[in-house]
Amino acid sequence: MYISIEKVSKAFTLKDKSTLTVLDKVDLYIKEGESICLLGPSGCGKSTLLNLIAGFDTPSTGTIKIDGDTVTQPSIDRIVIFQNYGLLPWRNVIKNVELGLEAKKLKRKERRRIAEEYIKLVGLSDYKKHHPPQLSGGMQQRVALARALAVEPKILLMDEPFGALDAMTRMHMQDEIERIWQEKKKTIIFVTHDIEEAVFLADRIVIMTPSPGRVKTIIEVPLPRKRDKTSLDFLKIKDKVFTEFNLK
Ligand SMILES: Nc1ncnc2c1ncn2[C@@H]1O[C@H](COP(=O)(O)OP(=O)(O)OP(=O)(O)O)[C@@H](O)[C@H]1O
Repeated sequence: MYISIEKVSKAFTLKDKSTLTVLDKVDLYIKEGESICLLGPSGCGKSTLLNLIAGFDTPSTGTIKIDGDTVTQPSIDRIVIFQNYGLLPWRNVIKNVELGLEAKKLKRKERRRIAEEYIKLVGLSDYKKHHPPQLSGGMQQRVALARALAVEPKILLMDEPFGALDAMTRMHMQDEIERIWQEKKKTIIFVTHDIEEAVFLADRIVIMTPSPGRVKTIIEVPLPRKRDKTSLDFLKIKDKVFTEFNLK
């Protein structure tokens, strides 16, 4: 399996020296190129699990392996996109996208060429000289996406990437992710609270429960893409997820 999460538990020691178990023996196996959504109530450990996969932190027990190698630190093969974009306001769009490429030690011209290619992919060629504060939230998220994709990661980890966007922009970004995922075939793991977003984007939806965080169930979404949010099959799966989500 491409990503193997085996019996992963994570506990934090709190200020009063007590222990908070956030993840409890989580098992999850992900195929290369799959789109996986982590869905669950606030505090069930979704971000914690994403951080462990990213290598920002290590499990208390259990292991996470990617392509056979245990994850012990962050890697340029796994890029995380956050809700707050993480752009540098004093750099224009093209310089923000080039940022990730600077670690790759490419020649300036090559860096520029790749950055332009990905800015085009996210539809922002006309804005490449703009600075983040001059752009809407949706556009800033596109810049963050271009920057992440430009380094050609194998895995894209997204922590509620559209959480701060209004409903219309959010829908456009979902379409964008869908289109880019089809074109680039990345392995994507994303966290959301939005059931419709999960059914629209995921091959499989991992429903988690809190206290401590566990995988409750995994729901397959075998619908052809691009998915029609108003189709009966779509609504049936949405309903199934909704029911699972609410059952204790
Ligand atoms: N470094 C830390 N130290 C102590 N507790 C932590 C730490 N990181 C996370 N937690 C706790 O772990 C629990 C799970 O947090 P996490 O952010 O993973 O949940 P989540 O499912 O992503 O929540 P949300 O949907 O609200 O973002 C929370 O109770 C949180 O307070």
